[in-house]
This record gives sequence, structure tokens and C-alpha cells, in this order.
Amino acid sequence: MLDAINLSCIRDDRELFRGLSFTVLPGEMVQIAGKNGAGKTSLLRILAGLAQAEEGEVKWQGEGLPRIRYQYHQDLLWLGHQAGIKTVLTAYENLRFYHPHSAESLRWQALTEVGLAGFEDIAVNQLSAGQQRRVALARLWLSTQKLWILDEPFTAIDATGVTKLTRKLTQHTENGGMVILTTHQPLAVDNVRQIHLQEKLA
Ligand SMILES: Nc1ncnc2c1ncn2[C@@H]1O[C@H](COP(=O)(O)OP(=O)(O)OP(=O)(O)O)[C@@H](O)[C@H]1O
Repeated sequence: MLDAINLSCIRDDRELFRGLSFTVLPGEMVQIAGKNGAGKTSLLRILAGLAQAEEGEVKWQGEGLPRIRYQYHQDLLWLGHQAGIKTVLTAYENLRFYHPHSAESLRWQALTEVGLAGFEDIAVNQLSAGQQRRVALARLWLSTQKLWILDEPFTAIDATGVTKLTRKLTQHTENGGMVILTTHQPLAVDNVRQIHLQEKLA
């Protein structure tokens, strides 16, 4: 269970949100919604323990993040806005780097799942934007983490990829996992909970 408690965030002297509280339970998918610049990425970074809130705290399994940081990083898969991969490595090498304990056969399978069969041995910086995104997303197929925090996972992904990724996210929650994500695309998922960050007037 993840608790966001009374979170406030100020960036560049601008208050993005204040007093934001919510809980994410096993089996839930939560979409952080809001316009460009509303603070969605800022919130995800705070939830992932990568940035500090002005006020408030984040708890994982009932414990504040600073106390449980090691366990949290075992339980969390974070895919940021940027590709989240090492571009000088190949797709396969990326999966080996980020998931060193995964079985070799599962890495190949993950690359096949995201449509990268035949592109495994090419340096990622020579792949298209959508293919680069798919390398990062392949990590979901190897993930044993309970909590996935995903910033714009559908960016640059074609319709087939969107369907496949949506199914993967749904499967994760059906297996008791949690997904917190941002996306500007409509999500074809029945029970996604939305948290709206309201636009603040200057
Ligand atoms: N590290 C930072 N330093 C200063 N300002 C920042 C920082 N990160 C974000 N901001 C500002 O905070 C605001 C919210 O940015 P954020 O990336 O969280 O928005 P967003 O809702 O994810 O937007 P988008 O939908 O465009 O991705 C923006 O005005 C941005 O300029």
C-alpha cells in the first residue's frame, strides 16, 4: 500500500498542488491527470522518492520512505518521461543491465513481447523513438516489483503497442500489483482511478 499524505509541491515559486492525499492499494491502477505543466511528473517523482515534497510525506507499507528506502527500491519500478535506458547499449544489454537476475530466455521473450525481435543487437541510439520506448517498456515483462510508477508510458507507441501495454498493466493489477501512471491518451481500462491536478491561476 502506498500513502501520499498531505503533499505540497512548489516549483519556481509556483504552487503546483497542496494538501494532496490519496492511497493506492494492491490491485489498483491510478492515473494522475491534468494539463501540461500541472505537476504530474513532479508528483510521480515525489512518489518514487526522487524528489522532495514541500510538505507532507509518502509511506510505503505504512512506513515513511526515508526509513524504508532500500525495501522501497526493491518493490518499485520507475520508468520516467525520458526513455529510462542506456542508449549506447543494445536492447538486450539494457535488459541485462537493469534486470541482472532475470533468466536469459525471459529477456529474449520480453523483447519479443514488445516487438523488438530482430532489433536486439542494435545500439539503442540507432532505434526509432518508439522502439527506444519499447526497450524501456520491455522491463515491465521482467519486473517482479509490486509498484510500477510510469510517466507517459504510451508516448511514441503505436496502436498495437498501446493495446499490448494496456493489457500488461491490467494483468499486473489483476495479480495484485499497483500501477500509478500519467498519460494524455484515453486509457482503455475499466477500473482506473483518476486523480486530477487542478490548474492553479497565477
Ligand atoms: N526541477 C524543476 N525546477 C524548476 N521547475 C520545475 C522543475 N520540474 C518541473 N518544474 C516546473 O513545474 C511545473 C510542472 O512540471 P511537470 O513536469 O511536473 O508537469 P506535468 O504535469 O508533468 O506536465 P506535462 O503534461 O507537460 O508533462 C512546470 O511549470 C515546470 O516548469
